[in-house]
Amino acid sequence: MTREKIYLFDTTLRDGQQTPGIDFSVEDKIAIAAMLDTFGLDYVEGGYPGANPTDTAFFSQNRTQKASFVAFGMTKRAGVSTSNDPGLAQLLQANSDAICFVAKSWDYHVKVALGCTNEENLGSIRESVEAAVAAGKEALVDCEHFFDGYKANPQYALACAKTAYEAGARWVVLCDTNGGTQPPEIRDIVLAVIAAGVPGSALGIHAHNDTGQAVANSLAAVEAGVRQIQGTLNGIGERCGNANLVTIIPTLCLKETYASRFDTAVNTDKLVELTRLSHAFDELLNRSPDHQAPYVGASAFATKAGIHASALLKDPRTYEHVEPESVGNFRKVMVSDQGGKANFINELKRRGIEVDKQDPRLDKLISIVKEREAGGYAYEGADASFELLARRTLGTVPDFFALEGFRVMVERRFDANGHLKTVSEAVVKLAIDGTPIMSVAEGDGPVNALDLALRKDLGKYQTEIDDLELVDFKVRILNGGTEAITRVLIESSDDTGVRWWTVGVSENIIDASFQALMDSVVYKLMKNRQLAGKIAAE
Ligand SMILES: CC(=O)SCCNC(=O)CCNC(=O)[C@H](O)C(C)(C)COP(=O)(O)OP(=O)(O)OC[C@H]1O[C@@H](n2cnc3c(N)ncnc32)[C@H](O)[C@@H]1OP(=O)(O)O
Ligand SMILES: CC(=O)C(=O)O
Repeated sequence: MTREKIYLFDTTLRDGQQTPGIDFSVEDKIAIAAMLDTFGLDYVEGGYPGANPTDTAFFSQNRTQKASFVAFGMTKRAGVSTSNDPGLAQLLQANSDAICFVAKSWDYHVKVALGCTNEENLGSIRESVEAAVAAGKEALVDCEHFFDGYKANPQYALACAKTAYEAGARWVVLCDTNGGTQPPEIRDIVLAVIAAGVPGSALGIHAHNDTGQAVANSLAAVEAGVRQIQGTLNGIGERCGNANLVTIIPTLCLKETYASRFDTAVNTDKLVELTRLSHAFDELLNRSPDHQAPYVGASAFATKAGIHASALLKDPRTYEHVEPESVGNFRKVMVSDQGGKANFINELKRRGIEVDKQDPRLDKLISIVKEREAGGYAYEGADASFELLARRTLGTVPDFFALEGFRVMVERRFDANGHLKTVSEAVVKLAIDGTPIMSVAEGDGPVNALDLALRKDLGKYQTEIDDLELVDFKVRILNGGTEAITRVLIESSDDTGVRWWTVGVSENIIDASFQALMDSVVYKLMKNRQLAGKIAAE
């Protein structure tokens, strides 16, 4: 069987820019385009030159990409010639290898949105493509609302696709703009387009995720014959997003049904960078990666069920559909109240803690974890607190300092300027080598005051915690009413870039926070001495 190539077209910088809450700067666009290019995609759509100052500036940059760099914009307006359409002129002049025109292919839209005749719209498509080709650019046409348009008026939708193709478009991209089409409909309509004379080798798919089917629809289109897929990093895009390339690419590379027939520009050597790429993109967007994202999520290869863990440790293939390393992710066997000995032994081993299956301290640790989780703790999200608990149960945590007590006061009072202000003040009493230390601090709130007081004077350890930073603080009320229990999760990091999570649980939010803060500080001191935090990748 001859192998065929599936071309990968990224529209993160264009459709992704239409995501509510996402606004790229020119610098963001430069950084993301470089990430996409390094990963090896065929096409990178940079935006819409002329539509806004960011995109215009981005398209005036010098470029060094290997990927084909694409400018997006609409076909010329009806009633003006190509040489008199300022929007088209900006597209033709933009520093790009290709132009992707968005064209109406649903007659209802032609009438309502464009207000021109069907023939005028076909003329706009034809002349715009011809102008792009004459300017030495590769032309692509995104047939907007193609599937809805086909259902309403198949002849007209097909005429739009054929006009684009016959005018010289390298790719005619069938768009499920409203995202409501289902995989069998996609397959049937793509087959009809091919039967009408546009070959699959010139067809692309652009699917939106409004029914959660964007990836399935893209793959259904490939199955029917299209050879280009448009999508975005982590599936961002208008409304519910676009087809997620971070899911589609490993599926094409690793799943036999596709890998046996198709090649993509991203080969299996490159694929190991996928998890890093996906997380780096989230980092740039300043949002947490989705733990349950297929292939790249932190939970994608995690198991907390004891029965699964036991089999997984005998042979990972028992519960994994691909090897985590193939996409740059890793296996995680978690400890929780769902876990048996296999989970614990594996997790302890990963942390450099050897313990025998028959060791009674292991049984003790398991029963403490299960009992605490029943009381509200969640150790699978608090790796550092789990490690400290394990090491305390095994008796290997030094007594760095002893807590003698703390007090927190919240007061609403007038300040020196006569303004009403709420002030939080905390006092923390510790003992180090028998010497008492008392610290007082004011903070934005009671937990902040407590944190500042705890870390204000740690005696001989003070310089060691200078680079300790609290990155995130999450509070969860576990049951409502007057008997509510609060779980606090704290994420910390230091200059080494390592992050760790600690947990505290109590009826009292201050108490829960203080437990998590104390664990964070002790873990940092352990880590500094290489007594904790040595994680071995599985
Ligand atoms: C399905 C998609 O995702 S398509 C991409 C959508 N993305 C965007 O729209 C983001 C960038 N867009 C913009 O910044 C602006 O819409 C611009 C700069 C392109 C145009 O702005 P304006 O000239 O003020 O027009 P406005 O946005 O109000 O309306 C769109 C116009 O384009 C026309 N138009 C829409 N699609 C097409 C098309 N495929 N071919 C020709 N004309 C079109 C509409 O008829 C409308 O014309 P009108 O102003 O005469 O009614
Ligand atoms: C072009 C495009 O983004 C769409 O039709 O959804």
